[in-house]
Amino acid sequence: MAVDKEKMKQAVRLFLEAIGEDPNREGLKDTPERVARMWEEFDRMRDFDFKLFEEFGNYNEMVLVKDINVYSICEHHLLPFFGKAHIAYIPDKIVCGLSKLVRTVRAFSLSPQLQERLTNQIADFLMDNLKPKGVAVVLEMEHLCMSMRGVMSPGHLTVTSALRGVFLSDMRTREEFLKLIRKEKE
Ligand SMILES: Nc1nc2c(ncn2[C@@H]2O[C@H](COP(=O)(O)OP(=O)(O)OP(=O)(O)O)[C@@H](O)[C@H]2O)c(=O)[nH]1
Ligand SMILES: [Zn+2]
Repeated sequence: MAVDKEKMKQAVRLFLEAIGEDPNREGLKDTPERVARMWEEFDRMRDFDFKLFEEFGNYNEMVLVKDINVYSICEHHLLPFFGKAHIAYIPDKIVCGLSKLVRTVRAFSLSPQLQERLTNQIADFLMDNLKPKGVAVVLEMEHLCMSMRGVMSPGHLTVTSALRGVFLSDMRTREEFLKLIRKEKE
């Protein structure tokens, strides 16, 4: 759904008034417009062409992209949560360009989200579109709603995972994935 720019501008103006700011002051007067444009930018990133390659030389082993930067927005407080995603899949006849894994993360992260839902959505989207033998997604994120407010406890990483197909049914595949994503931290 496209962003209702006028509604967004009114809402941001009201929000600024509600916290006691003057929305007409120099630094804030263009802020409603800027926030609306930002959400339009997010909206555009949700839509991309998930091209598949069918001719790729019969590669049937794990494809893993580690350390994808993720920026999302927690649906409880509308504060960012951010960190890294590690995504692996085992192809079955088709592969995608590696950038598409990063675009998939972006497409689902730029909405009010829960880390658990984001993790599942990425995994399910890749299962549906790549029809692979399996998908594994791990997200390691810091939530600003836990760091700069509320419990005020910065520096934690919340880790979530979504395993599909052979990553669930085959312990060796799962262990290989876990070993590969662990390696970078040693
Ligand atoms: N499961 C889950 N919880 C989250 C996520 N992002 C934030 N939270 C938590 O959601 C909860 C929302 O808490 P509530 O108790 O409804 O609201 P609150 O009183 O503002 O919570 P506090 O943060 O404890 O002050 C908090 O415990 C957050 O840490 C997420 O992605 N997944
Ligand atoms: Zn929150």
